[in-house]
Amino acid sequence: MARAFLFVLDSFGIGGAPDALAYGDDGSNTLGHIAEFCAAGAGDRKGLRSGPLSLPNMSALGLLSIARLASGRSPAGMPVPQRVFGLHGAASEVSHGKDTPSGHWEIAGTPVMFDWGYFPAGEEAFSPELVEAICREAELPGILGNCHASGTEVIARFGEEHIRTGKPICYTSSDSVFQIAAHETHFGIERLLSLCQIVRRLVDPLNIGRVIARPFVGETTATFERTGNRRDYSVLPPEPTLLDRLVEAGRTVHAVGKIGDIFAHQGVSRVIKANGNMALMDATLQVMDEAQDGDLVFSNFVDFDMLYGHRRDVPGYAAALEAFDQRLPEVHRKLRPGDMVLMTADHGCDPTWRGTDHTRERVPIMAFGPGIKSRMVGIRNTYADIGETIAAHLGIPAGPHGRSFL
Ligand SMILES: O=P(O)(O)O[C@H]1O[C@H](CO)[C@@H](O)[C@H]1O
Ligand SMILES: [Mn+2]
Ligand SMILES: [Mn+2]
Repeated sequence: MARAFLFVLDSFGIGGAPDALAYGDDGSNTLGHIAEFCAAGAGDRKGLRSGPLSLPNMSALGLLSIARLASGRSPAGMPVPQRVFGLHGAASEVSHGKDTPSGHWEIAGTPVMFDWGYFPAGEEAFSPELVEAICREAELPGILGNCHASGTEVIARFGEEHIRTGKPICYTSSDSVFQIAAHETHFGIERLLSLCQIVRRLVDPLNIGRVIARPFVGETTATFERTGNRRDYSVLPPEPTLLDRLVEAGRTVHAVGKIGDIFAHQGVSRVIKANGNMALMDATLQVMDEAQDGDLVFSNFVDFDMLYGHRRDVPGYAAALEAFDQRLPEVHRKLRPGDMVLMTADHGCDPTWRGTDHTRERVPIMAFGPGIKSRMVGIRNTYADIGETIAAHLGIPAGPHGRSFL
């Protein structure tokens, strides 16, 4: 029997989404712009990396051809490999949101065809009624922030006042999120998690996708730092996903990183947490030894998005891609007959784009394994084709959305 390994490189878009204009993202291209900046010397950072973007393993898996197919442009400065291995293509998203849950659920065969609730970008993001209810139920003296913000900037701005007053920092983005930053010890991590659960219940009627705890440490603006204890409280996916279907069929779903939280723990047999892409890769490699025939290992590599895409950090994103690419031979060495590794992304987050939000883009599909033939599968109309491909590979019945490309 077969095993499947699904890796989401969070936010690794390749441009070309047909509906990008409607999101204000026409021309955004995470891979394309990183490559362009690196080729022009604008991806250099002393002690970190320099020169053109170098992804030899992903290039050998077809990344450059699918980037050209998806966006009409070849990534600048990246040498074209002599031969391409594995199955490769690109996919457009049909879900309305360019957020992480929409992307992951659609990858797992369940597009999100309703509109999430969003908080307005004006003066106050959260209504006085909602703030009043939160303060009453959680016994808080008030909240700080109450705006659209980048998480690191909002902590720099309000962190010291938060420590002084005990008021949590509440903010949102163009995603359907209510985020709460609070100090791990001054406010307390358990108290932050209970607060998130209260807020989760209060924003349910507003159709908000996630309430997210963003704990941080440090004593001053200059030293504040977010920790790995982030916790997402998501609503349930609208229909059973590939994960539910696998568990129903008696299979084990190993969720590495934030996959468990993203799926609200539905269809997740086992959660393996790790902090940072390299630790997530180490954890994934270990689970590759443990997974049984018929299992799915589903890993999310969050640094691309959280540390570099949202922070609009081109050298950081480039270095993270290069470090990830260097680990792929280790993945390859773990493979057994019948295994398939499939790499993709959930949305874009172009580090050269305006603002700090995600960008609507197509995503890459790169699959390899001992029995996987080299083939171009073109541009798929929905990420759900990825989930259906994994369903077909693992031998469970097809779902209602998407088509396997095997
Ligand atoms: O700026 P930070 O706090 O990283 O927030 C980002 O993380 C959120 C959830 O992934 C996104 O909606 C985006 O706003
Ligand atoms: Mn994401
Ligand atoms: Mn993000």
